[in-house]
Amino acid sequence: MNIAVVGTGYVGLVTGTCLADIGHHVTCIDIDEEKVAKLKRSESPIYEPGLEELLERNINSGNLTFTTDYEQGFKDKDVAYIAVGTPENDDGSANLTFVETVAKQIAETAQQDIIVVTKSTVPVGTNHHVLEVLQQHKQDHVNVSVVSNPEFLREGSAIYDTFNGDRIVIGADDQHAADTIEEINRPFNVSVYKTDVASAEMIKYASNAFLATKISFINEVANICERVGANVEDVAIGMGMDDRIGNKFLNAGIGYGGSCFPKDTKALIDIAKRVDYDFKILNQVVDVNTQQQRLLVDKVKDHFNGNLQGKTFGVLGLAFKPNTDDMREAASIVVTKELLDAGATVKAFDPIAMDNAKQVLDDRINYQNNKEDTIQDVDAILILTEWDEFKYLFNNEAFKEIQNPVVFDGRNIYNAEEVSSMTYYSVGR
Ligand SMILES: NC(=O)C1=CN([C@@H]2O[C@H](COP(=O)(O)OP(=O)(O)OC[C@H]3O[C@@H](n4cnc5c(N)ncnc54)[C@H](O)[C@@H]3O)[C@@H](O)[C@H]2O)C=CC1
Ligand SMILES: O=C(O)[C@H]1O[C@H](OP(=O)(O)OP(=O)(O)OC[C@H]2O[C@@H](n3ccc(=O)[nH]c3=O)[C@H](O)[C@@H]2O)[C@H](O)[C@@H](O)[C@@H]1O
Repeated sequence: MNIAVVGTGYVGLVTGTCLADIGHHVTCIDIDEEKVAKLKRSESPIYEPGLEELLERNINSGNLTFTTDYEQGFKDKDVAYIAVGTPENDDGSANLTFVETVAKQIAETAQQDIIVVTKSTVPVGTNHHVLEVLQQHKQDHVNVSVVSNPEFLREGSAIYDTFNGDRIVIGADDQHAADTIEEINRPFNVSVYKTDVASAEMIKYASNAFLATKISFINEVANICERVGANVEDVAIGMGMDDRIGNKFLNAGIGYGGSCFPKDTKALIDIAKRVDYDFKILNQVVDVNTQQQRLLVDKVKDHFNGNLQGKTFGVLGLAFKPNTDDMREAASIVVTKELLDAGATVKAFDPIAMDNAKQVLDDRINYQNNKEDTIQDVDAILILTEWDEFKYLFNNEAFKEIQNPVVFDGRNIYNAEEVSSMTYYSVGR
């Protein structure tokens, strides 16, 4: 099948590359010339394990091309995927400007019948609106149809998730279009669930909101565990042994970040509000997460009797989670700003996200080249992202030299034996 993918971000690039890898002819289109130039050289503009290798293989085989030119991108394409961003508006609603622009561009460019697939996360009703835009701007001889095909991949394991997903959701009113998208995805060998468009759109938001709820729930349990002398890790294991609860997504810590849970929870609250429904639980999930991102700073302040003036902290991990360079809504944004505003000096290091961190974080941060330099001459170490290389810090020579180390672990990466030689704070234990 000849496929165009619009948007080469975390979703579009992975989708396009994986579709090429299962044998389709894919052209990825982006307005960002710098990104496209890099991609043409088989260089990934994002950090995603395994992606560069897959890019190179499919560019070399001729299955995968990149362009900024819409006409070239849509030439002879049967299907166009929309994978542009749907960021948060000031009122929490999803910003659909990019999706609308792309729909119009597809309509104005396509010279042949085309199925438009929305991969971007969009509120209920958006696919119908996309169809209206397409019909309004398309050439008379062109037939268009729209399919909702929300994406469930996680950053850091995006390629694995594409080939091993739990399900592919296809929402369409047009049976032929739904069958075509199912056929395109068949080589992935992932279960397909077909439904109407509105339900597909809702499945995406409800799934992310449920996962965010699980995290805020275990974080509140963790906060109670601290007060009653229980250990949230044991509690989560015990809970997770019940199949109805499941053992995943019960890691307590300093809250969820990233490009999706924060914005999608707020967008679903907004979707509900528009139909006069107050999504009470989800409002609390968001509030708990805001509180949780500050938790470590409260612990630091308590330890230093409320005075951080003149203190120096070594922050390990800046990305919103390990194995990604994505800084969107990372807890590190909140934590480092609070420390700096309280008069502290902040040294910081992330194995992969340093370049992005410098664009997002406060200029006052003193960036380091490695973990060893970051933990030297500090009053305390803060662990904000559970990168593997921080998991054995206590075995590190630089760490062993520290007199009376104080560690605030926002991701619960150490167990009791490992921390016996330090003053150690974690979440819910
Ligand atoms: N990041 C993730 O892990 C996941 C994201 N999603 C959803 O997928 C969508 C995309 O997310 P990301 O890939 O993270 O976004 P991103 O921000 O990383 O990438 C979006 C890309 O679209 C390009 N773009 C914008 N306007 C364009 C236009 N008119 N024509 C061509 N290209 C254009 C931008 O230059 C950028 O490269 C969002 O709706 C998001 O909620 C869904 C599942 C996972
Ligand atoms: O719509 C999206 O963009 C994607 O959002 C999440 O994926 P992602 O944001 O890449 O990362 P997750 O692994 O879900 O982690 C999100 C945040 O939750 C936190 N988290 C996760 C799990 C957990 O038990 N505890 C916890 O605090 C992580 O540290 C991270 O900050 C979902 O897992 C994907 O299914 C979805 O496609």
